[in-house]
Amino acid sequence: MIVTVDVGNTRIKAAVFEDDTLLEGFVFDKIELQKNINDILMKYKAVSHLVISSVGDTDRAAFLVFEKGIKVHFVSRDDSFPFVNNYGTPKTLGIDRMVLAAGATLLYPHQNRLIIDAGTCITYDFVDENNVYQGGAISPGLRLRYESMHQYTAKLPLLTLENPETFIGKSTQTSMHSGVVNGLVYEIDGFIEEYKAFCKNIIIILTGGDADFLAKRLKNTIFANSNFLLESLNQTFQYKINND
Ligand SMILES: Nc1ncnc2c1ncn2[C@@H]1O[C@H](COP(=O)(O)OP(=O)(O)O)[C@@H](O)[C@H]1O
Ligand SMILES: CC(C)(COP(=O)(O)O)[C@@H](O)C(=O)NCCC(=O)O
Ligand SMILES: [K+]
Repeated sequence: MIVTVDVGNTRIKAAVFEDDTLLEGFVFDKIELQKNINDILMKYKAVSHLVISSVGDTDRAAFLVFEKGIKVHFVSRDDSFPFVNNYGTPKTLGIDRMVLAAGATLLYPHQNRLIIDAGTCITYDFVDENNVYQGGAISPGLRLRYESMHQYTAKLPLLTLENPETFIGKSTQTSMHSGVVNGLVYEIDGFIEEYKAFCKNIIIILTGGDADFLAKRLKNTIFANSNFLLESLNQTFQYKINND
C-alpha cells in the first residue's frame, strides 16, 4: 500500500493506493501537513511507501519524520520516466508536469495525450504517440486571475468564483466573472481545438482543483479526473520500481 502526495502551490493532495486502486483521497493546507499525513498512516497501517511530488522546495524534513518503518521517496528528475523529454529547458520543467506526462504515457499508450491541470496555474502538457514530451503552456489559474486583478488595480474588488450568467457582463462584478470564467473556458477550448487540428487520435485529460467546475462548461468533450496527478504518481512510482 502506498500514499502519494502532491504538493501544489496552493494545497496538498494525498491518496492511499492498493495496487492500482485509489482507496481514499485527502486535501489539506500546507500548515496541516504533518498532522494529516500522520492521521492517514494511523488509519492505513499497511502503508509501506510515501511518494511525494512537490512543485516547490518543500521542507523535506517535514516528510522525513515518517521514515521510521516507511520508505519516503521524493520524485525527482533523476527517476526513470516513460517518455523522451523534448522540452527546451528540461531542468526547469515542473516535477508535477513530468508526473502528469508519465501518468498519461503509461495509462493511455499509443496515442497523443494532452493533460490540462487547472490548479494555481493552468498547465498544458503534450506527450505525442511516440512517447515524446513536447511541451505545452502555462497560464494563470482561476483563483489567481481573480486575485491578480484585485491586487494590481486600484478599483477592482476581490471576488470569489461565481458562474457568469451571460458572456456580456452588466456590472463590475459580472464583467469580472465573465472575464475570468468565460475567458478561461474560451482559452481551454481554443487550445483543445488547436491540438485536435494538429494531431488526430488525441486523448485530453483535465485535472486540478478547478477541473470539475470547468469541465461542464467546455464545448469539447474531455476526460475530467481531479485525481489524475495522484494516480499518475502511483503509476510513476511503479514504473520507477520496475525500471531501476
Ligand atoms: N479551499 C480551497 N482553497 C484554494 N483553492 C481552492 C479551494 N477549493 C477549490 N479551489 C480551487 O482550486 C484551484 C487550485 O487548485 P489546486 O489543484 O489545489 O492547485 P495546486 O495543485 O496548484 O495546489 C484554485 O484556482 C481554486 O479555484
Ligand atoms: C507551472 C507550475 C507553477 C504549476 O504549478 P501548480 O499550478 O500545479 O501549483 C509548476 O509546474 C512549475 O513551477 N513549473 C516550472 C516551470 C515549467 O514547468 O516550465
Ligand atoms: K497546474
